[in-house]
Amino acid sequence: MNPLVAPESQPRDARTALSVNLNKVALLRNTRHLGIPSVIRAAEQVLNAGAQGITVHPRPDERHIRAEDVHALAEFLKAWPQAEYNIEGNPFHNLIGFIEAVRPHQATFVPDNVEQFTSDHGWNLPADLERLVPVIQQTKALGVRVSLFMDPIPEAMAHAAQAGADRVELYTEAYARAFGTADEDAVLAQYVRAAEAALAAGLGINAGHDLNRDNLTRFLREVPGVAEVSIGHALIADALELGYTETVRDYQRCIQRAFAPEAAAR
Ligand SMILES: CC(=O)[C@@H](O)[C@H](O)COP(=O)(O)O
Ligand SMILES: NCC(=O)COP(=O)(O)O
Repeated sequence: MNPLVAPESQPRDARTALSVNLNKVALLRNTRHLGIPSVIRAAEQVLNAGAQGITVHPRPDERHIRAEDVHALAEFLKAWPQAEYNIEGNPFHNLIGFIEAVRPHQATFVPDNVEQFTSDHGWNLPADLERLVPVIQQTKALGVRVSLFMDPIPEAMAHAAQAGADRVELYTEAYARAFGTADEDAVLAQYVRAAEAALAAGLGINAGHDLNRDNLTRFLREVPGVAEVSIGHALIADALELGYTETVRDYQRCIQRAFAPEAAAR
């Protein structure tokens, strides 16, 4: 699947794109002044291994991805025209400056506060609708697709479409926490309902947060129409053990298994 193709034109059973979030590579690098591990080298390796895109979340405190990384990745990705560049952040803090300067394929708007430990909630719609409309219009006018980070609330999806978003990113921590517990089926059903509502509203669907090699396949098998998953923390942790190449291939097998069980069994 080409992640640059508009989600609405993708068939429901199209393979989900894997965007690798490199925040945690930068986090480790930032503990010394040696430039290792290299975010660019990581991007090169995960793309060579078959990832379809790169995600970064340049937080205002630069705890991991720094402004210079956002620009260096944009330069590097010019040599990878099929790869999608996804930049996450709060459009009312520092995100829009990056979007204007870099014009990635996708901007994911996340309602984090400045010192947030990690993302832990989606936009509150319709309450946030009015203030989101101008920044969505501004971003789309730059030719950048807009995705809104959302809790799996079916009723909110029509409001995301009304705000002008192209996609929603379903915030998957609740599913990841429930995975392997008695709550798994019920929580997953909530994501299915949210995805159905998003599709009915004409939105594309992304998903992310705490997805991993254990929970990914079932999520993609059950939740309809997921165009892209962005995965960082668990994938980079796996890569410390397996290396980037084997790790990305394994995540791709998890995705493949969701769509073609017999092929992934080989
Ligand atoms: C938007 C989102 O889902 C986050 O997962 C985020 O990109 C992770 O941020 P940290 O790496 O700073 O925890
Ligand atoms: N948008 C989610 C993301 O980019 C990565 O989240 P995580 O895998 O680091 O939890």
